[in-house]
Amino acid sequence: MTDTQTAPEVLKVTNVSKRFGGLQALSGVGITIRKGQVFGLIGPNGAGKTTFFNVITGLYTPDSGTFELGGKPYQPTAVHEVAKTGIARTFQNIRLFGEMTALENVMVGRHVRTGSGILGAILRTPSFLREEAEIRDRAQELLDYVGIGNMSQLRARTLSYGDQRRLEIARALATDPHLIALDEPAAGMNGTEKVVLRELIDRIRNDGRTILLIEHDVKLVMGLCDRVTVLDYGKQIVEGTPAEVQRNEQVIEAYLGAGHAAH
Ligand SMILES: Nc1ncnc2c1ncn2[C@@H]1O[C@H](COP(=O)(O)OP(=O)(O)OP(=O)(O)O)[C@@H](O)[C@H]1O
Repeated sequence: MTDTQTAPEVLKVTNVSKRFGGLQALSGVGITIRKGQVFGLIGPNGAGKTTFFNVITGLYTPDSGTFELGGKPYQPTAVHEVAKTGIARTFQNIRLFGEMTALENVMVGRHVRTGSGILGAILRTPSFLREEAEIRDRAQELLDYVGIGNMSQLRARTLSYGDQRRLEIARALATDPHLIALDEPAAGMNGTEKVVLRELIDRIRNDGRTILLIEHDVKLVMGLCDRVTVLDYGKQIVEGTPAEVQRNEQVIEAYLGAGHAAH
């Protein structure tokens, strides 16, 4: 693992708070993710990880927080705006278009980056048709890249769970994101699928992308991440390298202490 702590900042989030009624789901959380890092966000159930993801990707409006992507401020006010800004994500509960083919699902992701617009699509202008062919080729390349190229014509809902997760990653990559945020990509995968997933995430990083990862599988997180931050009851209790985090007393307490269902 190379030292990435001096690489340029990709995402800088400061002082994010979010309350749901009487529940303080996030209190003053901040992270800085640098180019080429796999940055892990871990914590027990209900710690606030998904809420944090939802805030930075525009699904939830935070009560406070400042946000910078590639050194430029952004306001995560709407999901499609955030996607355009350059953050792509996958979901804990897979969100694919089940009746569309794998290829079409990835093509939808790619449309975020294209210019012909609706009028071009209706009139089927030469530039639209050219663009459509490019999108199709690129989508197929991405399916090959995540290892499901031979499934391009299958309906998304017919793919295995592991393959649907890989399809979600392909769709996220199709937007050419500065940051790809993966919400529990290994959930529901068996051991063999996890090994393949780990190789895929490693490859995505080695190809110059930056990754934010929520994951319950501690072994996967510790093996993959350059840095890890730990949330507990909406507060950040520690951040550091996997080795630093693993020996931190508060982390051990949060995962093993009374009242927590660690997994
Ligand atoms: N839309 C919402 N309305 C009300 N409460 C919510 C909402 N979303 C999350 N919460 C609450 O906020 C807290 C943090 O939840 P969150 O899903 O972010 O945790 P998590 O760390 O992702 O947990 P898990 O590991 O179980 O996915 C929980 O107590 C949860 O019940």
